[in-house]
Amino acid sequence: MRLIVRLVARDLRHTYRGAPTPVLDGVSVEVPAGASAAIIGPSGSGKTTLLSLMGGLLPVQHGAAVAVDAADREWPVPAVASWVLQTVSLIPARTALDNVAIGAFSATGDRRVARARATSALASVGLATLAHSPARLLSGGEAQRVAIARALASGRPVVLADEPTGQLDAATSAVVLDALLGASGDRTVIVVTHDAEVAARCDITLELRDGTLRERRR
Ligand SMILES: Nc1ncnc2c1ncn2[C@@H]1O[C@H](COP(=O)(O)OP(=O)(O)OP(=O)(O)O)[C@@H](O)[C@H]1O
Repeated sequence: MRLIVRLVARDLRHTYRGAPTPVLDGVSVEVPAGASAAIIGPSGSGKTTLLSLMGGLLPVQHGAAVAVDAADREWPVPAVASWVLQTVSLIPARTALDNVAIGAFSATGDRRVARARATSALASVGLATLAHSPARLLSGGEAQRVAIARALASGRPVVLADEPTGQLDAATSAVVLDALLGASGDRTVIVVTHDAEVAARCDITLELRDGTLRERRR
């Protein structure tokens, strides 16, 4: 059975070394299993910091961030999450399919399963016809969709994305978002964004301001 998790942050506080005030000052939030949430807020408000704490990229100084399954078992988020970042890193000389299969191979250790999953993930982001193109020939939007397919093919139940449409024009952003949110299904997705259109497509908006979080649900 597929693992589905909700993401829970409890009273996260974070102060960077040498900073006079905390960037996060008691942030608690729960993103339900299968939901999408956008973290928004002014530049420097702590969006990436919050995502990094929730995803285990930064050590938690105070509070906790965990994934919780349907049986209320807690999982470390890095064990269940895959990342999509603004700057996509693909192996340029390898095909789109190979680049996606890497995510699935690291999760399954089985080459055939990895290629099958990669083929279906590429189709789900509308790139079936480019499966055998070398990554170096892809446009920015196509490369970002390959990165999303890689996250989906990993089979992990959480996708954490930091400004995934930051370098794309509006039309390409919409296609990338379709890939990220449309294919999400039973995945729990958190997206850091400056883009109001991206936030409007998510189930929950988490607005950071002055170290605290305000939540809006649709
Ligand atoms: N490693 C670090 N060391 C010290 N200060 C940091 C570090 N990383 C971030 N900061 C500071 O913490 C604050 C929040 O940064 P963060 O990147 O989380 O904000 P953000 O809302 O994602 O910003 P942006 O929208 O500009 O990307 C900023 O003032 C930033 O300068």
